[in-house]
Amino acid sequence: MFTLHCKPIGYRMANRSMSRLAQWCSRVFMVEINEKTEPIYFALSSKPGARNSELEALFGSGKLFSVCALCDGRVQSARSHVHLKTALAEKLAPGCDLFDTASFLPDVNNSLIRGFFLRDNSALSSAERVVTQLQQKGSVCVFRYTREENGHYLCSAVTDEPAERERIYYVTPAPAPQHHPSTLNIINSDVFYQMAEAYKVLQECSDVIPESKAVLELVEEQQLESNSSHDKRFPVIVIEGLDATGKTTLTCSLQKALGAVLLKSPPECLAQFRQRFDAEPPLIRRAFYALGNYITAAQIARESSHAPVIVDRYWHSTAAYAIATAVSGREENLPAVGSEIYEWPSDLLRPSLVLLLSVSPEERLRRLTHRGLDKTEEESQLEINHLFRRKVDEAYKRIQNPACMVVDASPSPDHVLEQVLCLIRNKCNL
Ligand SMILES: Nc1ncnc2c1ncn2[C@@H]1O[C@H](COP(=O)(O)OP(=O)(O)OP(=O)(O)O)[C@@H](O)[C@H]1O
Ligand SMILES: Nc1ccn([C@@H]2O[C@H](COP(=O)(O)O)[C@@H](O)[C@H]2O)c(=O)n1
Repeated sequence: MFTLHCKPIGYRMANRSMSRLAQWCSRVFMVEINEKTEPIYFALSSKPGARNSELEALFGSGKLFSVCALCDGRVQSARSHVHLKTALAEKLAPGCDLFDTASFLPDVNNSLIRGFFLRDNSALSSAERVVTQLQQKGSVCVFRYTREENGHYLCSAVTDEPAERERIYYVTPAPAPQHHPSTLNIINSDVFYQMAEAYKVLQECSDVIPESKAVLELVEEQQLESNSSHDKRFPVIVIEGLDATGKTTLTCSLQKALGAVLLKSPPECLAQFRQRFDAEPPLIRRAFYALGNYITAAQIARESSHAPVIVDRYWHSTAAYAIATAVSGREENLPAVGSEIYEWPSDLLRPSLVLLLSVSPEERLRRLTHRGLDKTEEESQLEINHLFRRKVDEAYKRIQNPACMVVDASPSPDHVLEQVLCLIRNKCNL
């Protein structure tokens, strides 16, 4: 389905002299029809396998292709994948279905490679022309699926190389793996556990995203200025929650009530870059937010030497949104409670207390509508995508060391403040 040239992060195909297609035979392929149904899994084999109804439904009609961007570096791969999706969505005629797909080594971290599956039932059979054009630009690898008269499905590479073109494999059903494939690449692609890892991503982007250099300079500056080694530190209280749960309202009130310093992540100094990085694929966007936490951490270290510090969003937000976006489908696909994915980064300053504001989806929507401000794309998704909101909420609650305490934020602002002050006094001796 994809070629050797598409190097997945941390994983390299072992034998480059083998046929390209043959090297995909150790992998399992996943096609995601929609967020609510289970993906369809299949493998490639030199022998025909059993037939099953799911494969029949997927392969049963139209012309079928899978496509993947071909790139060397992870930054280029991530960006090309997004460009490929845009190009396919723009060029494919009505009657073509475009599904997210991926191939992976079952339960092997970092083995996931993403692509797209096309099913063309359009009047003009436009998909073949579109994928061939994209391939001619030199950035895309295409596999074609056909049906034999006896009902077996076959996979072959769409290529100019005759030997490669003639190599054919059977499509056979594969069992669902223990861990959902979309969880395999989270570490250091969606969630970063050390500053150096996020830093490297922005370094790798600096040619294509010049703003990366400015962000890295700010990280350096803040690290130099930070003084995290003082003995006595005032409490550091983080307020977390989905959009419009009342974080801004509460953090401002807490600042006044406690005579505290109010900080946020991402910090003010990154505000000018946010839109730019929000438009980038997850690898780059998440690295940007991860670095934002380290800048905020340096500010916390300085400020907490002389006053309590309140922080509006911090690592819980970065990780929860990243995990919920990376993991496709339902909440059950999230990494299990206790997974290393939910562990706090070893080099990031830990707060004294993390409070997660919680309101019902209806109340949140009422507040959002009442406020009427622009929302980021991700926040708009929260509104329309119930599944995504549930995954963010659940991921927040699974994060460990420190875990968050859930606060019912549906009462009046004064009541919420009262409740939270009470918690802070109990937990932080303030
Ligand atoms: N306890 C509350 N009861 C009713 N309305 C509230 C309460 N707290 C905040 N609001 C209102 O809800 C809206 C969202 O609040 P706020 O801006 O504090 O949320 P937020 O979590 O900071 O959102 P964002 O993450 O988007 O910045 C505002 O209009 C605010 O006045
Ligand atoms: N520490 C943080 C803070 C935010 N994000 C990302 O930003 C979005 C929500 O921020 P708002 O300012 O709109 O409330 C959300 O999409 C998060 O992905 C983050 O990653 N880390």
